[in-house]
Order: sequence, then structure tokens, then C-alpha cells
Amino acid sequence: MELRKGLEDIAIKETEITYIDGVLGRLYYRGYSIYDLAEFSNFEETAYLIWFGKLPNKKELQEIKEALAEEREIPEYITEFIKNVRKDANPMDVLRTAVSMLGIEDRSNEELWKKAVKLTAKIPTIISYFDRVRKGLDIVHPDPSLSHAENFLYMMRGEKPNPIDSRTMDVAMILHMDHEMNASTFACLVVASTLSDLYSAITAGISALKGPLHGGANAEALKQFMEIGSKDKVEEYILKKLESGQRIMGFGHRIYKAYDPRAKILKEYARNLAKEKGKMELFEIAEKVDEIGCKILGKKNIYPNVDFYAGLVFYFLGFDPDLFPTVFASSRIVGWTAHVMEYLKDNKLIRPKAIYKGEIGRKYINIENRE
Ligand SMILES: CC(=O)SCCNC(=O)CCNC(=O)[C@H](O)C(C)(C)COP(=O)(O)OP(=O)(O)OC[C@H]1O[C@@H](n2cnc3c(N)ncnc32)[C@H](O)[C@@H]1OP(=O)(O)O
Ligand SMILES: O=C([O-])CC(=O)C(=O)O
Repeated sequence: MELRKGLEDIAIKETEITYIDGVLGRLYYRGYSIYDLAEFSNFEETAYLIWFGKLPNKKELQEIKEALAEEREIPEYITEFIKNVRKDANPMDVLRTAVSMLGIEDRSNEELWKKAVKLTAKIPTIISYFDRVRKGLDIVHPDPSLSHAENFLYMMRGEKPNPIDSRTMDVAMILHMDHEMNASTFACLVVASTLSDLYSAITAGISALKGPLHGGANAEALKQFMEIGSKDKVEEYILKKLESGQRIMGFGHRIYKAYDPRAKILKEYARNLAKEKGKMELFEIAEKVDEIGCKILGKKNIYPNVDFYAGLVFYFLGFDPDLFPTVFASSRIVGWTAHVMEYLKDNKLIRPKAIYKGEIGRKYINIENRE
């Protein structure tokens, strides 16, 4: 039996949701280029596309917007949990637990897409309530008149965002929405394939996304730009890091052997926000890491991934770094739920093999006679 560490190059399902061309650095949701979706679409429309396989007409778009807006509020017992949980909790742990709590209450047999809408609508509320409570601020209830992205920023800040911030948030959420068989989506499918419930599957996805090799890299990337402190220290920092065997966070990808198209798009949004917020110096440090990193690591086909500029964008939008992976999750929930629904249409229990390398036939020794 062949060992494929990390399941590299193993396909576990056929999909019509997302296609990645890792060599040319291209990404398509349901056949539409990510560049077109980022330029012309919005969160609700792209979510509909990912869930249902087609762009919605006007009526369908209105219906999905209304369904998402109606489901934003969270049950009181979850708000109470958020108020009582330790203020220094990791926000991904809070989100994971709150999603799990939602699952305890939802015993309905309603169609999975309806549960997917509920989860997608409620995740920004969980995140913003926790952030405001831990800062000693009053929670801001969702405003159903605002779009999904606008409302998220509104609940975080307590005031309506300007059009540049709203559009940036919308685009960032589109870019994070799905990415084929990434680690967190796979984690969801492992759980779903046992015919467990959707909330349990999503809880697994959140757990997998938390790690710094996956969705946690956006915060690590920003930390690295801040640590560097000035543009002229970038080269020395990168060389030192690589010489000591460490990784440049926000660089490298299992599938992309080219520049991640999402990073290309986010870079321009990060540049614009940096200008608007007067934070050009931090952006220029990141740009220099990008340039020198590509020169050195590009020889091994290692380039910036989505997390490289996402951290900067989320930071400029006002999110604290420990919230970045939760913002990622607030968008990836669409992809997780879409893949679970697609997989369950032709379910097969996910159960790979391990190659046994230990001994066989060892003699059991009573504890009194052991060394
Ligand atoms: C949303 C996302 O999840 S995108 C990914 C976010 N994660 C990060 O940015 C963390 C940094 N990046 C990484 O750790 C990796 O590139 C991963 C985990 C994303 C993918 O890596 P894998 O496909 O498993 O490749 P693997 O970890 O085996 O690395 C292959 C080689 O590239 C090198 N490499 C990979 N990424 C980096 C990096 N960021 N910096 C320096 N070297 C790197 C490894 O050291 C290794 O070198 P070697 O062959 O000389 O030993
Ligand atoms: O595809 C991957 O392995 C990681 C990634 O970029 C994502 O989940 O968006």
C-alpha cells in the first residue's frame, strides 16, 4: 500500500463547486472566475451560487437576502454563554462552542440548506457579540436593512460602515467562501460521512481552520509584518527566519504552485485601505515581504496565499488579530455546508488506512514483572 502523507494528491470526491488551477493560479466557483465574482458579485449572490449552483435571479436573490437577514439573531442562552465565558478566550473556541450549542437546540429535520442559511446568518452575530462583550461594550443587535457584510461591520463597530469598508468586507468574504478540499472542509466531510449532523460537521471545520497552517495563518502573517517594523528590515528578517528553518506565514500552498489569485485581489484592497486609514507603512512592509519572499521562495514555487494580505485587510477593517480566523470561518461556512450537502448526495463513509509499522505478537507481561 502506498503512503500518501497529508493525503497529498488524493481525491476524495467529485465536485461541481470549486475548481482550482494550481499551476496557473486560477480559481472558479461553479465555473465563474474569482476575478469576476470579486468585481461584480456580493456575499449573498455568491453564497447562493455556491449552494445552489447557479446565479440567482432578482426574486431568488431577494429571498436569500431576506432569509439571511431574518436568521441573524442568536438565542438568548448563547448570548448568556458569550457574556459569561472568560474574556481572554480564543474567539475560535467561542465560535466552535456556540455553533455546537446551536446544534443542541436544532432538532428539526428541515432541509440542510435551511440550516446552512441559519449558521451563515448567525456566525457574524456570535463573533461580534463576543468581541463587544470582552471589550466591555454593549452588544449591537443585527440590522436587517443592511447587507450581510455591512451588518457584520455594523455589529462590530456600533456604527454603519462607509461604502469602501463595506465593499472590501464583501469582497474579502467572497474570496474566502470556498476552496475545494482544504483541511477544514475535509474535516467537515469526515464527520458528515458518518451521518452525524451538520452542526457537528461544522464544529470540526472550525476546529481545523483554527490552526496556523490553515486559517490561523492570516493573524500570523500580520504579526510578522508588525514584528519587522520597517521596510529596510524585511530582507534580514526573511533570511534569518528561513535560515533557522522557520516558515514565512502567508506563503506556500498545497495546491497553488503560483501566486494565489485571492491574494492578488486582496493586495489591492489592502493597499486602498492602507491609504484610506493612513497605514501605508505597514502595507509597504507586507509588499516588501511579498517581493523578497517571491524572489527567494518563488524558486520552489512558493508564493503568497490568501492569508498573506487577508490579515492586513481584516486589521484595517478594525478586527483584532485573534478574530481573523473567525472572520474567515464566517465566510467559509458557505463552502463547508455546500460540500457537506454535495457529499451526502452520494455518501460513502470516509475511512482511510494507516500502514502499521509496529510489532506484532508481543507477549503480555504482568505489571509486577515489568521493568
Ligand atoms: C487558507 C490556507 O490554509 S492557505 C495556507 C496558510 N498557511 C500558511 O501560510 C502557513 C505557511 N505555509 C505552510 O506551512 C505550507 O506552505 C502549507 C502547510 C500551507 C502547505 O505545505 P505542504 O503542501 O504541506 O508542503 P510542506 O509543508 O511539505 O512544504 C514543502 C516545502 O516547502 C517549504 N515551505 C512551504 N511553505 C513555506 C513557507 N511558508 N515558508 C518557507 N518554506 C516553506 C517547506 O519548508 C518544504 O521545504 P523542503 O522540501 O525543503 O523541506
Ligand atoms: O486550499 C487549501 O488547502 C487552503 C486554502 O487556501 C483555503 O482553505 O482557502
